[in-house]
Amino acid sequence: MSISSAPSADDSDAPSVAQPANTATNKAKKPRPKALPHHSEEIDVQAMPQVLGRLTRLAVRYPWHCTFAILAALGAAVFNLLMPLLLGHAVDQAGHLLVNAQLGADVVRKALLVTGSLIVLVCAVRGILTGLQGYLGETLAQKVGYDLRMAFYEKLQRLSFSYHDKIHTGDLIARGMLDLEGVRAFLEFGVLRVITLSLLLGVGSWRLLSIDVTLGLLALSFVPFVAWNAARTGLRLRVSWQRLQKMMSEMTLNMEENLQGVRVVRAFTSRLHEMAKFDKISDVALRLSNQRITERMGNMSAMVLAYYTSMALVLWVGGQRVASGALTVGSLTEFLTFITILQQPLRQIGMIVNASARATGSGARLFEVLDTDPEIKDASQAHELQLDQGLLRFDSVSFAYGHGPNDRTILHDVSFEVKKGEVLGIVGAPGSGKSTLAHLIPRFYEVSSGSITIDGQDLRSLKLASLRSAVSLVQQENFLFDTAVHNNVAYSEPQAGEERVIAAASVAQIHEHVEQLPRGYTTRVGERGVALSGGQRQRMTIARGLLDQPAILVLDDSTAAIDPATEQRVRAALQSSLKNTATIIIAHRLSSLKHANQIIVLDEGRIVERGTHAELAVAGGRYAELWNLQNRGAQNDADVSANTSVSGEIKNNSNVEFAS
Ligand SMILES: Nc1ncnc2c1ncn2[C@@H]1O[C@H](COP(=O)(O)OP(=O)(O)OP(=O)(O)O)[C@@H](O)[C@H]1O
Repeated sequence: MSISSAPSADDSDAPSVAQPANTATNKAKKPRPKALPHHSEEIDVQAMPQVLGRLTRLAVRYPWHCTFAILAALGAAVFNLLMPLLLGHAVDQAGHLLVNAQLGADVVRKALLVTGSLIVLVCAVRGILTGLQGYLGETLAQKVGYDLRMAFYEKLQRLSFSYHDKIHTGDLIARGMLDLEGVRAFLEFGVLRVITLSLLLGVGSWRLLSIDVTLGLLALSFVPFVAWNAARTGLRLRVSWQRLQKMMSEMTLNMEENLQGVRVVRAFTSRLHEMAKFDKISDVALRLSNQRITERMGNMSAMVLAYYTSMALVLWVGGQRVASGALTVGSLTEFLTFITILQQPLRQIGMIVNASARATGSGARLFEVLDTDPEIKDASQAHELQLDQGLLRFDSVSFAYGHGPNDRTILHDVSFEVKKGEVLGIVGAPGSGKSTLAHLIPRFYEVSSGSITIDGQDLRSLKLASLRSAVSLVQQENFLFDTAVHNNVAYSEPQAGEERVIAAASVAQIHEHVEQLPRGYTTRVGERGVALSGGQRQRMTIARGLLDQPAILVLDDSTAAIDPATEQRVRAALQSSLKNTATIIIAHRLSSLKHANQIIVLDEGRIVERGTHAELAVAGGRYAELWNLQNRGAQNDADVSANTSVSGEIKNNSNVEFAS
């Protein structure tokens, strides 16, 4: 269910559950984005009506639920107001009966029993209504929270990579978890408590002032102070909470980094350094927490003092009135009971202010994501891809990641073609734009100028889902989900049968290894595939990319961690199984590209050489230079390891690569 931006059938931008994009992993390589300030230390009072109004409108989408919750809140407040009235009445009644002793013990007992029973009844109804109000308030907040969470998650699936490049992942997670909780808390406590408090205060004040103006004013004298103090403390606690939250985020980040880099930490015996880093943040968090406790306790003491002062004043002045006969004991009891009833919701003003301020910030951050339109989405006239020759064509493509004047152009005037059954090799120094080029094919980013077509159809005119199911991109960073091998390979099509999964795994030369795993294809691969070696992970992601027999397959340096002999077998299997696929292989190891129909050499985003391996190897250019270096390196390695068999996976090609 969507809140602000329902997904239309034609604007999906990222893999959806129903139709996952056929990419091995969608994590683009990018410079680490700066963390956006998650919790600003200012409370945006101006935005409050707009954000809280929008949140309330989300709740109103459940009209019956809202109506019953409000009715329960009103009912609970009314029955709460009856309590002082009844108690006062009971006291007066008892006094009256004591004075008129001739009425007899039975009559006295009966009259008191009736009033007592009424008090019990009112208490019971009040309890039921309060419980109902709590239940309805909480379930309503949960429903809205669910809607927002799903809308937020759905939007995350569709937002373009350019958006993800700009925003820190931790920040997005915090919005989806903490901010959502902030909004939910407001809907649960805020609105209904305001209703209850207004009614209690309005009707109660009128009643007390109508009995005795002076005594009424004395009884209510603690109200402004407590309300002001609660609101002020609520705001202060909000600000200190934001700071604490920031510290918590830093601690989480620190811990996450520490755990992810646990091997580096141990290898460099940096335990003490890491402890000191964590202690520094932890210490600030501790001091902030202590400050908050002091603030809360100070505020509570001041409010209790004000409340008892009011009570003492009412007792003193009221007592004199009772003594002079101007006021009954029952009315005095009514005053005192009302003060007692009012103090609790009044103290909650702090909570309401706090919840409203938190919901304003949290809601604004959530809506900011929900209102963001994905940069890349289906055009209004988008159509399904019609495949014929599977001819992929780059025509004078230039690309920059940003649109500003300072954004560097990464690809310049790149043109090439590759069609089904053919292999195009791409080589170039690190940072020359190879992966960037690969990311343009499934349209993760939009070209800045020029065009990319498949069988003459511009990518921008195609439905994204249809384009992405025709393109398989096996990325450099091989990401695996913490689930069974089968599920990882069949990620693009969860219903795929065992034969198809085995066929893909066999081409990727991982089938034999999977069979040796304790539970075969149902073995879990662990977090990010930790239970596998680098080369096994790579072959697993290749298998995932092959499952659908894609029209276009892009292997972005995805055999770098595989030993040359296994790579040779993968290549041979690919050649025979991908007769209807246009394959693009990005590689640093030039021997991987010997069989390519065409190789292009990229240098700072420009094609500087192109031809077959045989042509380029003797052309005397950069390719030839590198080929000679790699050959020499391989020869040296062979000499050193003569008579020594090198088996298993290797982490890095020992051959020489393009220097940056
Ligand atoms: N998301 C991004 N936002 C901004 N700049 C980026 C992003 N991704 C890559 N770049 C920049 O684009 C340039 C080309 O990067 P790219 O990853 O395409 O190079 P590459 O040739 O694939 O390198 P390698 O061989 O190391 O994988 C680099 O300067 C890089 O910093």
